Amino acid sequence: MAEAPKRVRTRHFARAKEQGIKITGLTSYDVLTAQIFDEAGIDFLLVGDSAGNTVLGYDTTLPVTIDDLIPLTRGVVNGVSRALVVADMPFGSYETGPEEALHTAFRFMKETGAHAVKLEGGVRSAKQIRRIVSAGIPVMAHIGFTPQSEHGLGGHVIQGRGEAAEQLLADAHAVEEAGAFAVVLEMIPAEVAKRITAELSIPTISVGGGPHCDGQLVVWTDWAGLTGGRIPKFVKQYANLRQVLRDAALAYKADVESGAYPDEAHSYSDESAEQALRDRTD
Ligand SMILES: Nc1nc(=O)c2c([nH]1)NC[C@@H]1CN(c3ccc(C(=O)N[C@@H](CCC(=O)O)C(=O)O)cc3)CN21
Ligand SMILES: CC(C)C(=O)C(=O)O
Ligand SMILES: [Mg+2]
Repeated sequence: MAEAPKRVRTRHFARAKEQGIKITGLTSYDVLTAQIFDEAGIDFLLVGDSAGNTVLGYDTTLPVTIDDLIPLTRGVVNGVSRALVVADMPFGSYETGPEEALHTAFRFMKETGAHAVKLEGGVRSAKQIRRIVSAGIPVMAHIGFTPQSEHGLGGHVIQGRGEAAEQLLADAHAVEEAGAFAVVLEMIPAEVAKRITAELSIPTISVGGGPHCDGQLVVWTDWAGLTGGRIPKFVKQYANLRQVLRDAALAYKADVESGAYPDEAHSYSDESAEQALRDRTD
């Protein structure tokens, strides 16, 4: 029997940073992609509230609820044997304080089997991070462009340019100090991400944060060419699934309409029924 792969733990993140081995992450929202990315050796899968865009068809992540994400997260957990699964805490599920944050984290840990949670915000979320970590739950932090505050930030704006770099450094230090095991840096200048990566002892995970971070994370539907419409500049295309699936649907429709599908090889037969039918018509 094949030996089960060694699970990625949060310790792996710290070791990877020490050894200069890059950490790889993708989002996932279902068991099928979780299995595929796990088999490919992706270190962690984030069940992002980006599901609001990629699965549910909203324009922003703001309407996404805990109850939307729990079944998706469970599906991803069911698909992995090695990757670490991170549950993204949605807008309105942790901001009022540490107790609300811990309650939400408990729900994800108990109801999904995820291995860690993620929440947005630096200094402003430090108390929440500290409380969740104190209950033994690993927390991935997320600073820079935080999509749940996109209205407050004035849209999809690159963060940490010029003077704002100092605030970003303060946010990075605050989440490390609060006990986060890693921090996502979203849409910030590469130079600033490089400085944060050098100053922190916990690994930095880039989402549009340039090449100097300790790891990278992308929304998988963007990366695989499945997302319709605009995708962020920092995303490189690794596949064109939209075209692959459209071509498959077109070929299927043509075959059904022409009668080419289903043929004998894709149908069932019952010879005794055929015989009975023949007997009756004889
Ligand atoms: N499909 C998807 N991909 C994501 O990366 C993503 C989501 N959804 N939902 C949640 C947040 C929102 N994010 C976004 C959304 C838009 C841009 C964007 O349009 N960026 C522009 C620059 C800003 C502008 O000029 O509008 C870009 O071209 O990079 C970036 C990140 C990242 N996250
Ligand atoms: C873009 C990443 C960091 C995220 O939070 C998500 O996918 O929801
Ligand atoms: Mg998110």
